[in-house]
Amino acid sequence: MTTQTVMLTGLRAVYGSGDRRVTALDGVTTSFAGGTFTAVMGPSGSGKSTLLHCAAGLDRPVEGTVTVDGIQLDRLSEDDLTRLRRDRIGFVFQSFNLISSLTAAQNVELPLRLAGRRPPARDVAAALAAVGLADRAGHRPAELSGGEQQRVAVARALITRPAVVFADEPTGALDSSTSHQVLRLLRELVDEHGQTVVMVTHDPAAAAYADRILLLADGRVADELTGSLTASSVAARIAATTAQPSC
Ligand SMILES: Nc1ncnc2c1ncn2[C@@H]1O[C@H](COP(=O)(O)OP(=O)(O)OP(=O)(O)O)[C@@H](O)[C@H]1O
Repeated sequence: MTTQTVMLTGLRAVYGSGDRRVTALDGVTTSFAGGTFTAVMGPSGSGKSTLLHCAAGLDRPVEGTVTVDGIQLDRLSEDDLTRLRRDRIGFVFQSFNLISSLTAAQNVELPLRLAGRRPPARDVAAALAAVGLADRAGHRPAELSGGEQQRVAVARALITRPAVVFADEPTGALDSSTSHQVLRLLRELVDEHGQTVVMVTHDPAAAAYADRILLLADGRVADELTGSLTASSVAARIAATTAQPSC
Protein backbone atom coordinates (compact mmCIF):
# COMPACT_ATOMS: atom_id res chain seq x y z
CA MET A 1 0.00 0.00 0.00
CA THR A 2 1.30 3.48 -0.84
CA THR A 3 1.85 5.69 2.18
CA GLN A 4 0.63 9.25 1.86
CA THR A 5 3.49 11.21 3.43
CA VAL A 6 1.56 14.49 3.28
CA MET A 7 -2.23 14.80 3.36
CA LEU A 8 -4.09 18.09 2.91
CA THR A 9 -7.81 18.08 3.65
CA GLY A 10 -10.18 20.97 2.94
CA LEU A 11 -7.45 23.61 3.25
CA ARG A 12 -8.62 27.20 3.30
CA ALA A 13 -6.13 30.01 3.77
CA VAL A 14 -7.02 33.67 4.00
CA TYR A 15 -4.86 36.78 4.16
CA GLY A 16 -5.96 40.21 5.41
CA SER A 17 -9.45 41.26 6.42
CA GLY A 18 -12.34 43.45 5.29
CA ASP A 19 -12.01 44.64 1.71
CA ARG A 20 -8.34 43.54 1.70
CA ARG A 21 -9.30 39.95 2.44
CA VAL A 22 -7.84 37.45 -0.05
CA THR A 23 -8.74 33.76 -0.10
CA ALA A 24 -5.44 32.16 -1.13
CA LEU A 25 -6.61 28.53 -0.76
CA ASP A 26 -10.25 27.68 -1.20
CA GLY A 27 -10.80 24.07 -0.12
CA VAL A 28 -7.74 22.15 -1.31
CA THR A 29 -7.75 18.41 -0.70
CA THR A 30 -4.85 16.35 -2.01
CA SER A 31 -2.00 14.17 -0.85
CA PHE A 32 1.62 13.43 -1.70
CA ALA A 33 2.64 9.78 -1.68
CA GLY A 34 5.93 8.65 -0.17
CA GLY A 35 8.79 8.39 -2.65
CA THR A 36 7.16 10.56 -5.30
CA PHE A 37 8.03 13.89 -6.91
CA THR A 38 5.14 16.34 -7.37
CA ALA A 39 5.28 19.72 -9.09
CA VAL A 40 2.74 22.37 -8.10
CA MET A 41 1.95 24.80 -10.92
CA GLY A 42 -0.60 27.49 -11.68
CA PRO A 43 -0.88 31.17 -12.56
CA SER A 44 0.66 33.85 -10.37
CA GLY A 45 -1.49 34.29 -7.26
CA SER A 46 -3.18 30.87 -7.59
CA GLY A 47 -1.99 29.81 -4.12
CA LYS A 48 1.09 27.67 -4.84
CA SER A 49 3.38 29.19 -2.20
CA THR A 50 0.56 29.33 0.32
CA LEU A 51 -0.12 25.63 -0.24
CA LEU A 52 3.56 24.82 0.28
CA HIS A 53 3.81 26.98 3.40
CA CYS A 54 0.67 25.42 4.92
CA ALA A 55 1.87 21.90 4.09
CA ALA A 56 5.25 22.65 5.69
CA GLY A 57 3.70 24.10 8.86
CA LEU A 58 5.07 27.59 8.12
CA ASP A 59 1.53 29.03 7.81
CA ARG A 60 -1.61 27.84 9.57
CA PRO A 61 -4.73 27.43 7.39
CA VAL A 62 -7.99 28.91 8.72
CA GLU A 63 -9.77 25.64 7.93
CA GLY A 64 -8.74 22.10 7.08
CA THR A 65 -5.97 19.80 8.21
CA VAL A 66 -2.40 19.04 7.23
CA THR A 67 -0.92 15.66 8.14
CA VAL A 68 2.81 15.05 7.67
CA ASP A 69 4.30 11.62 8.32
CA GLY A 70 1.13 10.63 10.19
CA ILE A 71 1.10 13.70 12.46
CA GLN A 72 -1.75 16.23 12.23
CA LEU A 73 -0.13 19.66 12.46
CA ASP A 74 -3.02 21.62 14.00
CA ARG A 75 -2.91 19.34 17.05
CA LEU A 76 0.66 20.36 17.83
CA SER A 77 1.80 23.12 20.17
CA GLU A 78 4.05 25.80 18.63
CA ASP A 79 7.11 24.09 20.17
CA ASP A 80 6.16 20.66 18.83
CA LEU A 81 5.40 22.16 15.41
CA THR A 82 8.84 23.82 15.38
CA ARG A 83 10.44 20.48 16.27
CA LEU A 84 8.47 18.63 13.59
CA ARG A 85 9.44 21.23 10.97
CA ARG A 86 13.08 20.94 11.98
CA ASP A 87 13.20 17.14 12.14
CA ARG A 88 10.73 15.86 9.54
CA ILE A 89 10.49 18.60 6.90
CA GLY A 90 13.14 19.97 4.55
CA PHE A 91 12.60 23.29 2.78
CA VAL A 92 14.50 24.67 -0.24
CA PHE A 93 13.96 28.32 -1.19
CA GLN A 94 14.42 30.10 -4.52
CA SER A 95 17.01 32.40 -2.94
CA PHE A 96 19.05 29.54 -1.34
CA ASN A 97 18.95 31.21 2.14
CA LEU A 98 22.45 30.08 3.09
CA ILE A 99 24.30 31.91 5.88
CA SER A 100 27.08 33.85 4.18
CA SER A 101 29.58 33.67 7.05
CA LEU A 102 29.38 29.87 7.30
CA THR A 103 31.09 27.31 5.06
CA ALA A 104 29.09 24.84 2.98
CA ALA A 105 29.66 22.14 5.62
CA GLN A 106 28.58 24.48 8.45
CA ASN A 107 25.45 25.48 6.53
CA VAL A 108 24.57 21.82 5.98
CA GLU A 109 24.97 20.88 9.64
CA LEU A 110 23.06 23.95 10.90
CA PRO A 111 19.62 22.27 11.29
CA LEU A 112 21.17 19.60 13.52
CA ARG A 113 23.17 22.16 15.52
CA LEU A 114 19.99 24.17 16.06
CA ALA A 115 18.46 20.98 17.43
CA GLY A 116 21.38 20.74 19.89
CA ARG A 117 22.98 17.84 18.05
CA ARG A 118 26.57 17.66 16.87
CA PRO A 119 26.50 15.82 13.55
CA PRO A 120 29.37 13.44 12.86
CA ALA A 121 31.68 15.01 10.24
CA ARG A 122 31.21 11.95 8.03
CA ASP A 123 27.43 12.56 7.84
CA VAL A 124 28.01 16.15 6.67
CA ALA A 125 30.64 14.98 4.19
CA ALA A 126 28.22 12.30 2.90
CA ALA A 127 25.45 14.89 2.50
CA LEU A 128 27.74 17.15 0.47
CA ALA A 129 29.00 14.17 -1.57
CA ALA A 130 25.39 13.20 -2.33
CA VAL A 131 24.87 16.58 -4.03
CA GLY A 132 28.22 16.40 -5.85
CA LEU A 133 30.03 18.92 -3.65
CA ALA A 134 32.47 16.78 -1.64
CA ASP A 135 35.31 19.12 -2.63
CA ARG A 136 33.52 22.34 -1.65
CA ALA A 137 32.96 21.70 2.09
CA GLY A 138 35.15 24.62 3.19
CA HIS A 139 33.81 27.16 0.70
CA ARG A 140 31.56 30.03 1.79
CA PRO A 141 28.42 30.80 -0.30
CA ALA A 142 30.11 33.75 -2.07
CA GLU A 143 32.77 31.31 -3.30
CA LEU A 144 30.16 29.00 -4.88
CA SER A 145 28.11 29.30 -8.08
CA GLY A 146 24.32 29.68 -7.84
CA GLY A 147 23.78 26.03 -8.70
CA GLU A 148 26.36 24.95 -6.12
CA GLN A 149 24.70 27.13 -3.48
CA GLN A 150 21.34 25.56 -4.25
CA ARG A 151 22.88 22.08 -4.00
CA VAL A 152 24.26 23.02 -0.55
CA ALA A 153 20.71 24.11 0.36
CA VAL A 154 19.40 20.72 -0.82
CA ALA A 155 22.05 18.94 1.30
CA ARG A 156 20.99 21.08 4.28
CA ALA A 157 17.34 20.15 3.69
CA LEU A 158 18.29 16.46 3.69
CA ILE A 159 20.62 16.31 6.69
CA THR A 160 17.78 15.51 9.12
CA ARG A 161 16.51 12.74 6.78
CA PRO A 162 13.12 14.47 6.49
CA ALA A 163 9.91 12.72 5.49
CA VAL A 164 9.37 15.35 2.80
CA VAL A 165 11.31 18.11 1.05
CA PHE A 166 9.32 21.15 -0.07
CA ALA A 167 11.00 23.33 -2.69
CA ASP A 168 9.59 26.76 -3.62
CA GLU A 169 10.85 27.68 -7.12
CA PRO A 170 14.25 26.05 -6.41
CA THR A 171 15.50 26.81 -9.92
CA GLY A 172 13.92 30.27 -10.24
CA ALA A 173 17.26 32.05 -9.78
CA LEU A 174 19.34 29.64 -11.88
CA ASP A 175 20.22 29.47 -15.57
CA SER A 176 18.83 26.63 -17.62
CA SER A 177 21.78 24.20 -17.48
CA THR A 178 22.31 24.74 -13.74
CA SER A 179 18.57 24.31 -13.20
CA HIS A 180 18.72 20.91 -14.84
CA GLN A 181 21.55 19.83 -12.50
CA VAL A 182 19.44 20.73 -9.46
CA LEU A 183 16.33 19.05 -10.94
CA ARG A 184 18.28 15.89 -11.80
CA LEU A 185 19.48 15.87 -8.20
CA LEU A 186 15.91 16.10 -6.85
CA ARG A 187 14.84 13.33 -9.26
CA GLU A 188 17.73 11.10 -8.07
CA LEU A 189 16.78 11.65 -4.44
CA VAL A 190 13.31 10.31 -5.24
CA ASP A 191 14.43 7.42 -7.45
CA GLU A 192 17.45 6.25 -5.45
CA HIS A 193 16.57 7.19 -1.88
CA GLY A 194 12.75 7.14 -1.91
CA GLN A 195 12.64 10.80 -0.86
CA THR A 196 9.28 12.59 -1.15
CA VAL A 197 9.61 15.94 -2.97
CA VAL A 198 6.99 18.64 -3.57
CA MET A 199 8.16 21.54 -5.73
CA VAL A 200 6.48 24.77 -6.80
CA THR A 201 7.54 25.90 -10.25
CA HIS A 202 6.41 28.10 -13.13
CA ASP A 203 8.61 26.25 -15.59
CA PRO A 204 7.07 23.36 -17.60
CA ALA A 205 10.58 21.96 -18.24
CA ALA A 206 11.19 21.78 -14.47
CA ALA A 207 7.75 20.28 -13.84
CA ALA A 208 8.46 17.56 -16.43
CA TYR A 209 10.96 16.04 -13.95
CA ALA A 210 8.05 15.24 -11.61
CA ASP A 211 5.82 12.14 -11.49
CA ARG A 212 2.73 14.26 -11.12
CA ILE A 213 1.73 17.88 -11.61
CA LEU A 214 -0.88 19.53 -9.46
CA LEU A 215 -2.35 22.54 -11.21
CA LEU A 216 -3.87 25.26 -9.03
CA ALA A 217 -6.20 28.04 -10.16
CA ASP A 218 -7.87 30.56 -7.83
CA GLY A 219 -6.84 28.62 -4.74
CA ARG A 220 -8.31 25.33 -5.94
CA VAL A 221 -6.96 22.18 -7.57
CA ALA A 222 -7.89 22.73 -11.23
CA ASP A 223 -6.21 19.69 -12.79
CA GLU A 224 -3.66 16.93 -12.25
CA LEU A 225 -1.22 15.48 -14.78
CA THR A 226 0.57 12.16 -14.52
CA GLY A 227 2.20 9.78 -16.96
CA SER A 228 5.06 10.66 -19.22
CA LEU A 229 5.50 14.39 -18.94
CA THR A 230 7.49 16.57 -21.30
CA ALA A 231 7.97 20.33 -21.20
CA SER A 232 5.79 20.78 -24.30
CA SER A 233 2.99 18.43 -23.15
CA VAL A 234 2.93 20.18 -19.76
CA ALA A 235 2.85 23.64 -21.36
CA ALA A 236 0.03 22.61 -23.73
CA ARG A 237 -2.08 21.11 -20.94
CA ILE A 238 -1.62 24.16 -18.74
CA ALA A 239 -2.61 26.47 -21.57
CA ALA A 240 -5.75 24.37 -22.16
CA THR A 241 -6.70 24.28 -18.46
CA THR A 242 -6.14 27.95 -17.77
CA ALA A 243 -8.02 28.93 -20.93
CA GLN A 244 -11.22 27.24 -19.67
CA PRO A 245 -13.73 29.55 -17.99
CA SER A 246 -13.75 28.93 -14.23
CA CYS A 247 -17.07 28.09 -12.63
N1 LIG B 1 1.24 37.91 3.13
C1 LIG B 1 0.19 38.13 2.33
N2 LIG B 1 -0.71 39.11 2.59
C2 LIG B 1 -1.79 39.31 1.81
N3 LIG B 1 -2.07 38.58 0.70
C3 LIG B 1 -1.20 37.59 0.39
C4 LIG B 1 -0.03 37.32 1.17
N4 LIG B 1 0.63 36.28 0.61
C5 LIG B 1 -0.08 35.94 -0.48
N5 LIG B 1 -1.17 36.72 -0.61
C6 LIG B 1 -2.20 36.62 -1.68
O1 LIG B 1 -2.69 35.28 -1.69
C7 LIG B 1 -2.86 34.82 -3.02
C8 LIG B 1 -2.02 33.55 -3.22
O2 LIG B 1 -0.64 33.92 -3.09
P1 LIG B 1 0.53 32.86 -3.33
O3 LIG B 1 1.81 33.56 -3.01
O4 LIG B 1 0.24 31.61 -2.60
O5 LIG B 1 0.40 32.60 -4.91
P2 LIG B 1 1.43 31.92 -5.90
O6 LIG B 1 0.61 31.03 -6.77
O7 LIG B 1 2.56 31.29 -5.15
O8 LIG B 1 1.92 33.17 -6.72
P3 LIG B 1 3.31 33.45 -7.50
O9 LIG B 1 3.39 32.43 -8.59
O10 LIG B 1 3.13 34.84 -8.03
O11 LIG B 1 4.43 33.33 -6.50
C9 LIG B 1 -2.46 35.96 -3.93
O12 LIG B 1 -3.64 36.62 -4.34
C10 LIG B 1 -1.63 36.86 -3.04
O13 LIG B 1 -1.75 38.21 -3.44
